[in-house]
Amino acid sequence: MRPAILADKLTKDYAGRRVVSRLDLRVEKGELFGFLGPNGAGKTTTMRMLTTLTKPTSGKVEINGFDVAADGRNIKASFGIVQQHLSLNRELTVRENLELHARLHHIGRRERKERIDELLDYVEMTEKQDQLIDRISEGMKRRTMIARALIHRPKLIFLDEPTVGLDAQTRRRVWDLIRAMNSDGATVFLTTHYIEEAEALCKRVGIIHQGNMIALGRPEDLCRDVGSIAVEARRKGGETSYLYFPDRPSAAEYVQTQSQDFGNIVIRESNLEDVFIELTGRKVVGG
Ligand SMILES: Nc1ncnc2c1ncn2[C@@H]1O[C@H](COP(=O)(O)OP(=O)(O)OP(=O)(O)O)[C@@H](O)[C@H]1O
Repeated sequence: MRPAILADKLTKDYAGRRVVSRLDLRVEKGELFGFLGPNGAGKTTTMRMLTTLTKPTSGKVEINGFDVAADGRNIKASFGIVQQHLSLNRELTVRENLELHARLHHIGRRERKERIDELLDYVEMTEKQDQLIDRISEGMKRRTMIARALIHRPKLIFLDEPTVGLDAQTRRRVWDLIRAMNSDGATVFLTTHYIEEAEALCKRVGIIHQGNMIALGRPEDLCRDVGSIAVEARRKGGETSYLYFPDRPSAAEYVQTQSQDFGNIVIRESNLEDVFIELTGRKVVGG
C-alpha cells in the first residue's frame, strides 16, 4: 500500500538559511503521527511543503503516491488542513463559514446541508452554528476550523498546532475530536510543541530540532533508547541534571552512590521531553 505521506530529503532555505534540512518521512495510511519540536524548529514550513503551500528548495513529497510538485491541484482535494492562524471569515457565522467552504468544493445544495449538519454535530457546534465567529471562544473556533477541513471527507488531515493557546479542558476536547477522526479512518498528521499532546495522541512521532529530524519512532521506543528511567537531580545551586538508566535498580544504585550535593532527586519514567533533552541538551519548551 502506498503511504499517505512520503517525504524524501525535503529541504527549505529562506534567504540562504536552511530551515528544513533533508527530511525523510513516511506516514502510513491510518496513522496518527505527531511532528514535535520547539517554536521555530521548522514544523510549519515542513507541513506547508507537504501540503503544496510552500515550494521546497529541494527534495520530494508524495501524497497517496502522487508527486506534489507535478500533481498539486489534484492532491489538494485529497486532504484537509487546519492551519495555525485563524482562517475563518469573522464576519460570517459558523454555519456560513462551512457553507462557503462547501461551495468552494462544489458540493451540491442538498448534500451541503446534510454534510454541514453532520459536521456541526461531530464537532459539537450545532447550538452555536448561527453565532458570528467573533462571538465564539477560541476552542470553538478551532473546532469550526476542523469541521471546515473535513467538509470534503478527506482521508488525510493536517493540523498545525491544533491546541495552541487553548486551556487544558478545551485542549482535551480537541484531542477527543482528533482521536475520533483517526478512529473513523482518517490519517492524521499534526504538529505540536506540547510534549504531553504528542504523548497523549500519537502512536509515532518525529522530533524536529533546527530543521533536522533528530528522532523518529514510537514514543515508548524512543524513551527506551534514551533509558526508560530518568533521574532528575536538582543541585543545591539550582542547576538540574538529567541521567537515564535502563531500569529502576540501576537508577537507584546510582542515586545511592551520590554525595549530598543534590537538594532534590526524582526517579521517574522517562518521556519525550527526556528524549529531546538527551538529543539536544535543551528543553522543548523554554529551552
Ligand atoms: N516565509 C519565511 N521567510 C523567512 N523565514 C521564514 C519564513 N517562514 C518561516 N521562516 C523561518 O523558518 C524557521 C522555521 O519556522 P517554522 O514556522 O517552520 O517553525 P515552527 O517549528 O513551525 O515554529 P512555530 O511553532 O513557532 O510556528 C524560523 O526560523 C522562521 O523564522
